[in-house]
Amino acid sequence: MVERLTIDHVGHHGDGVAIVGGQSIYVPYALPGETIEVAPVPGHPDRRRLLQVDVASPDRIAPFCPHFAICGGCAIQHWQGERYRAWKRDMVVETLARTKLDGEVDPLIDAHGLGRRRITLHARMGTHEVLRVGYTAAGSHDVIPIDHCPILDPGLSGALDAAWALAEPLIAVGKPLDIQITMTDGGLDVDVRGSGPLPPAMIATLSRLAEQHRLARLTRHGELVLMRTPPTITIGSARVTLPPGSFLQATVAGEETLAALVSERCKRAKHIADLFCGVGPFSLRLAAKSRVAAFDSDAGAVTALQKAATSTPGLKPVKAEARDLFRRPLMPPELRDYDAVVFDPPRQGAEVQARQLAASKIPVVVAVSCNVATFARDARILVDGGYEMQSVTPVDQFRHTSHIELVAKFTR
Ligand SMILES: C[S@@+](CC[C@H](N)C(=O)[O-])C[C@H]1O[C@@H](n2cnc3c(N)ncnc32)[C@H](O)[C@@H]1O
Repeated sequence: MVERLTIDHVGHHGDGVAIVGGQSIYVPYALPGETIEVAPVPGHPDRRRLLQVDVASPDRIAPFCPHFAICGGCAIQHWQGERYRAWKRDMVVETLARTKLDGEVDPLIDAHGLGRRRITLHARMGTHEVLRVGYTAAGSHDVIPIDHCPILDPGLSGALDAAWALAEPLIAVGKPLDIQITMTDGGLDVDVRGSGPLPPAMIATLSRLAEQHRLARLTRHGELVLMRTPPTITIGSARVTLPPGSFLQATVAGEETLAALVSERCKRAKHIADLFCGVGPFSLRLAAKSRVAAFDSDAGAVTALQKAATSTPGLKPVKAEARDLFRRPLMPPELRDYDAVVFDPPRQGAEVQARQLAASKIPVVVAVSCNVATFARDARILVDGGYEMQSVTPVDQFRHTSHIELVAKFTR
């Protein structure tokens, strides 16, 4: 059954939203003001599939990737840049207003830079025993075969070829694979997950492929298969050898932008705690001027950060510790040691740690977030504890998606 709808606005996941009888109906790839024809999506009464745009928005543009709207990687390539950027910033403004948080929201900073420096590809055996290597389809677990992705940093060139080549022999083991590929100073760093125990002949095949594709390192479930060159990244004046699978900001420009905003907001602090520090994109830059204590639950990341800090001349002391901050947040007596705290939790936010920060006397707290909803919850806790939210800067690292990062400063 074909239905006609008019789109009211774009929702927080990038879908067009039509209001029908007071209910929101979500239509991917539709834009505000458009009149469209849609079909039902079985099992999803509030969703529709776009069949045809009858009256197009003047802001509609042609997507630049042939896989767009099939591949689930990008939600938005069909919207004029200024409108898209305003929508991203407005998501932050609206979420803060809903949580009754006052504070100026700065203009959105674009941080796509040269593109994504890490991808995770999926390899599956499709029908008729045909191998598929690519991203999952929009709204399903089907793998869309990909041989080209225009949003990648040129430093990832060769990544798709390497993934196809590694998947070919491995898929014979019979399990679906996830292949994470990261651009490093030494070349591509590849970690393959999903295959079971491998016979020595298969390890030899993988090593040969790693040589052939000039990979910096190949690991399976984090275990070394072959290292040709250490997979390092440069952070400030330091070089960090990446542990397989540790968190990394999606683009080089994203990391540099977030780190610059963090450094600016802590510029007078002499001793800083960096909570949820990862491999140290903030710590290793902050340590140019301040002593830093860094905490993260990922022991590999913390060890890599400590090693990089210790072997970089000219940095102030950095002390990195593996600690689960959900179970064991830094408490007010420990927080007395610092004159600024930075916290950059995963998507679920840091509610437990925020409560302890709210009970502390730290003069400056800088929050970095990849989820505006959990940020708003944690910011509310800080404000209720007596902090004033001074600035919120949205950062667009995941261009073409609905994801948004932000950096905010709180003082007391
Ligand atoms: C958004 S990343 C930020 C990392 C780093 N600040 C960066 O910019 O690369 C979130 C970090 O939180 C860490 N993490 C996740 N759960 C944690 C927990 N319960 N306790 C401490 N760290 C945690 C992850 O290992 C990851 O490094």
